[in-house]
Amino acid sequence: MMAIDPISMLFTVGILAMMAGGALYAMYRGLPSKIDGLLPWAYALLSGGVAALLSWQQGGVLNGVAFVLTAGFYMVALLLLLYGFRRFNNQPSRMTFSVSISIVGLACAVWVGLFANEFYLRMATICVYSIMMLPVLIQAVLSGGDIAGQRLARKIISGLFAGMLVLVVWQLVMVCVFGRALKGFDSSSVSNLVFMGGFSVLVFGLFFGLVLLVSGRVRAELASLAYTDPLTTILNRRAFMDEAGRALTRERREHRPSVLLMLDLDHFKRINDRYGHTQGDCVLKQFAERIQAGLRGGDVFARYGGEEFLV
Ligand SMILES: Nc1nc2c(ncn2[C@@H]2O[C@H](COP(=O)(O)OP(=O)(O)OP(=O)(O)O)[C@@H](O)[C@H]2O)c(=O)[nH]1
Repeated sequence: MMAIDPISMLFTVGILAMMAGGALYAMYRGLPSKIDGLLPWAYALLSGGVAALLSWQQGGVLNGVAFVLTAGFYMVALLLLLYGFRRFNNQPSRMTFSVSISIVGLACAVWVGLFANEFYLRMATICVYSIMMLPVLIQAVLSGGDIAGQRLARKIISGLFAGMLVLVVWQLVMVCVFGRALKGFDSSSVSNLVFMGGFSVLVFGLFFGLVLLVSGRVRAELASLAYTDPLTTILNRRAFMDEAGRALTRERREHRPSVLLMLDLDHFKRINDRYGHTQGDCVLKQFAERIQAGLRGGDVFARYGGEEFLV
């Protein structure tokens, strides 16, 4: 039977994370509306990749300085992921709690790395830190709201973080039970294999989930660009025509007549000529707001073009 070695998995995780980070960076550069959060996520995956490759290069049993560096890159990766979700969700990016536990976590990593030459203590430091950070990440993923087109992605990502939480809790239990007997990522240990395998799935799944999330946002932005009038933010002519088509079909089916109202601002040209186009724009915006405020829920209101509106 072919043996799967956890150390080779570390290599796979590292390369996967670096490639995923590069792909997210390319997406960020290529998107016309640079989506908030995409850049921190790209750096997060690159940072996580560096952490995994560093521990692979050291054979999984890191020396003191390498451990501190690995822990640092790993912590930066989780912080950047969190920061990315806050930005993507348009939430305040204050992260006092997460930054505080990361500073304490890094201080512990420095102490354990430089003064305690024990594998199980290093593993415990990473596990405890992850156990504190992962619920914060899950909360950030789910707090983005139940927006259509993003639900599945949010479920996938939070499910993956929850799975990772289970893995680190399990690993911490192993560390507590076996303690000093643990000397590294032993390839014969099923627990280590599950742990590393879980991380590989997580990196791949996380990338997939983030791409889904971003494409949901891009789709929504494109639809809004295609169907919204940029000045008044009400529907544009194209959106109105689509709506009118649907209303006519409904009308024929239900034998209930619809009413079409065309509104034109008389002598609007004079406003532009006398007060300038900027003031003319304000009049159009005010007009749209006032009409909108007086409409019923099911009414469709759109700018037909220039100073002509349709209800
Ligand atoms: N400020 C501003 N002006 C616009 C915009 N779109 C169209 N206009 C102006 O609206 C004016 C429309 O002119 P007309 O079609 O002659 O309309 P009017 O002056 O209201 O004349 P009547 O409709 O015949 O009463 C033109 O001066 C356009 O430049 C816009 O987005 N902003």
